[in-house]
Amino acid sequence: MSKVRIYTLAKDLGVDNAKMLELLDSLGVSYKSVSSTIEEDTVELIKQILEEEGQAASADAAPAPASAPQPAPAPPEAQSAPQATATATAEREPQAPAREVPHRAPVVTIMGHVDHGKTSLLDYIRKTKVAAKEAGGITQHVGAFEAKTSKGRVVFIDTPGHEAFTTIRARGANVADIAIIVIAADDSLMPQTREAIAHAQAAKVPMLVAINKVDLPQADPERVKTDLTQLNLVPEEYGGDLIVVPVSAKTGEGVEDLLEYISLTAELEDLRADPKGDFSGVIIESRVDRQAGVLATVMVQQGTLHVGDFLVVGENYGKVKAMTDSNGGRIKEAGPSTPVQVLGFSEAPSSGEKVVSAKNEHAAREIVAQRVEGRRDAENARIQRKKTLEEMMGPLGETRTVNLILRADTQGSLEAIQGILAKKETEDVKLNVMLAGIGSPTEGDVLLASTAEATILCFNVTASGGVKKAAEQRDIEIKSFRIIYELIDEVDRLIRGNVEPVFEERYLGRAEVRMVIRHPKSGNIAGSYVTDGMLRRNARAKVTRGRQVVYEGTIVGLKRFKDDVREVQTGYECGINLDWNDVMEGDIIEASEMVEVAQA
Ligand SMILES: Nc1nc2c(ncn2[C@@H]2O[C@H](COP(=O)(O)OP(=O)(O)OP(=O)(O)O)[C@@H](O)[C@H]2O)c(=O)[nH]1
Repeated sequence: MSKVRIYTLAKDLGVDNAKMLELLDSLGVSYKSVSSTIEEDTVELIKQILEEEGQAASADAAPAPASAPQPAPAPPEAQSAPQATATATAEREPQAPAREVPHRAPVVTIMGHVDHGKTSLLDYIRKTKVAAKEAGGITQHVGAFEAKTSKGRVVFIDTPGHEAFTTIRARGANVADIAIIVIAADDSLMPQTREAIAHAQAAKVPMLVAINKVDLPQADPERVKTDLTQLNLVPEEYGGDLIVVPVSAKTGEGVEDLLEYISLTAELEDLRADPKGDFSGVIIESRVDRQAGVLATVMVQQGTLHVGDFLVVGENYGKVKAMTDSNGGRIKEAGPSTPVQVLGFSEAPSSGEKVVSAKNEHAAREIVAQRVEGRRDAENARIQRKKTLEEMMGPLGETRTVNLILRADTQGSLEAIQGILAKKETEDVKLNVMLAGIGSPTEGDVLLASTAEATILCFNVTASGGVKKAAEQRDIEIKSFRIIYELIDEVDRLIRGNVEPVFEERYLGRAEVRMVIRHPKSGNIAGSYVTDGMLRRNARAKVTRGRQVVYEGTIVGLKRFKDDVREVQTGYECGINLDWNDVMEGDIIEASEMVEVAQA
């Protein structure tokens, strides 16, 4: 035994985590969270102290054999989150425990690369762990199911595994408390594995790795662990904090261990929800049934959902006419961490949307009206907040992280870009490439970017209309480049931060007014001849008469004969509409435009 995880030791010695942290504090041992590992010497010291105190349940502190059901540790009291990285020292201070709020079951999402065995693993758990009443019954697809373990319920979200469902997966990670990343032992890390990891990290959910297919002769779990280490995810066997469980969805090997670790992680997360509180939930999926109408799977997160409740999703509302649990049984109410299929929405809500309840129809309508009204305000406020934050972050001189999502046409160009970016980091600015993928950006990328405030940079690929729209809605920038160095210039701009852009006026061209045409609708049109450069619609216009500037405005319309045109070059005649009626023959119209110039 070289190093032992704090909570594993606590469990072996039969003391609670808070007590263990107290002991470590008294010994002056530093740690980030109960997931951190401690040295063997420290373990011995702790055992001695406990023996002296007569508290140790066992003097033997072997590393946790997770497969055998352990006595449940005392409920976590004032402990922190299990993610070492997310836990600050201050959070370890004893807090008033919310004892009155009961624990709830963890919601787990399984993610990973295509064919690495997500469905098989879920199927194995479903078959062996779901209550017997389902057997023989109609298995309804509700996108989630509940498993019974020795430690209680665990809810699994059954998210589709294909690239096209990245959106659902991304939202799945937000619904979930724990993410299981499935990696095939014969294949190791693949693009979608990295993507799944990026999503879990962005959603800040604790992550467990299941190395699947260990039954295969070509399985190489050690390679998977080494590859993970290269992503800065260090398995606990290598002295890190990442829990890695070898499993086989085929033989069932290790699945019990995995469930055990899920329960343990959930305990450390101290997940609680009040069944008596106000109801809130999330849409897992929805579909339209020809006969029944809209069927939506709702994950109850807080409070209790009842048949007859009014629900509001986005800017729509509905009344719960009937509810079915994940076993297909009719139910009248559902408490926290319960996935239920709800009948009663008039329009199919989108996966990941939030659901709240209203007292009655009037109240539901009121909420919808407020949302519609408040949408614009909220958007403005969000933009303002973002600006303020950036203003604060800029001049402070602290380390700032620029989150990026990279998309390129080939692996070669991705590597080239990443190679250049690696050299761009400074003490003040860290470049965090959250995801580097081949092919066009997806809606999943947009979601990831909006969770992590990232910019999406594309090289030789462009976003589809749908993805562009999603990006616009979430105020996410997708920038496409055909030249690597232009992309790098953009990164330079991002590194410099939110300095107000500097614009410069650039001269475009000039025209002489040769006749004025009265137009009943558009006002006077200046029939002109372009003597220099070119004129462009929407450009700035300055009109001079002799030496005097008589007007400054915009070229609102530009015509060649009867046709509207964007530009007119030197040597051509055109009709210019300035939305100004005092233009005269002999006037000179000078056009210019404002261009953003790079900062020094
Ligand atoms: N030998 C072996 N084969 C497995 C195991 N788990 C899954 N497989 C096989 O691997 C293939 C892919 O498994 P799936 O469960 O469909 O993989 P998935 O990740 O859900 O795939 P997608 O839904 O397409 O993303 C199937 O042929 C499974 O039978 C395992 O533990 N051992």
